[in-house]
Amino acid sequence: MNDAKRVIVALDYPDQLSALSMADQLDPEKCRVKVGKELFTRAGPEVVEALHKKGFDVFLDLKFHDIPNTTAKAVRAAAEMGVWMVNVHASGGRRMMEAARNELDQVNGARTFLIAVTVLTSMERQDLADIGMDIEPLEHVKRLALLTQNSGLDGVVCSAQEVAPLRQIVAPEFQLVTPGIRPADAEVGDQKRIMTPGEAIGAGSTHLVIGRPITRAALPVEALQRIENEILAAR
Ligand SMILES: O=C(O)c1cc(=O)[nH]c(=O)n1[C@@H]1O[C@H](COP(=O)(O)O)[C@@H](O)[C@H]1O
Repeated sequence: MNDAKRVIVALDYPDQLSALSMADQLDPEKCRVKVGKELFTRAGPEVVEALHKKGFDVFLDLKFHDIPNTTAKAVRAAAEMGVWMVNVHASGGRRMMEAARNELDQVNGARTFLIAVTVLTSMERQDLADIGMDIEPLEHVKRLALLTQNSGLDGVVCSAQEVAPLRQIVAPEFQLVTPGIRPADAEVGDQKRIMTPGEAIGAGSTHLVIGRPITRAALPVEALQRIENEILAAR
């Protein structure tokens, strides 16, 4: 994997101004950015457009999970905005993912990556049991990753802990995008299935999604630089 931009900074802010002032401290040649539910619900497509104008690749993380037609049309809207990556929940099932794939393929000139969330990195075995699933997260992640690949998508979101076992069963070009990244000295917060940046790269993660360890750091740019150094050392 020779993509130099392995870090995707999660711009989880309550308003466009805060997100853009963080983005202004970042170099679009060195990292990508993610717009998620909080920021998009408040700021809408305008913030995506502003980030594109600044030269950033944008991962629009709205985790669509709905009936096939609704999800497909939402994915089309994202692709027409020109985002670099968009995601759905794999648990929406094969027909939902295939409909999204087909719709995306009809968007003229769209080069948007379409990936699916497997098991949220904030969940552990007990959380799956609570929703009626008596299964280890890893086993469910494997099942959903294969379903995602067979539905024609470009990759999955999973924890870096699952990357090594997944690499043995998916195609080499299948993207494994991993949130739940925590440098050794960072606060864990609500994440459960975590790994350090160096471990995640060593395991074969395609991209690392990192929010609070950068955005809540006293010196975000320095925090990102330390993470980039750790990644370089692990490659
Ligand atoms: O799809 C995602 O990006 C995602 C999936 C997942 O399983 N876990 C997860 O944390 N995320 C997102 O990744 C980011 C992680 O942020 P931090 O925990 O602050 O590093 C958040 O914006 C989450 O919405």
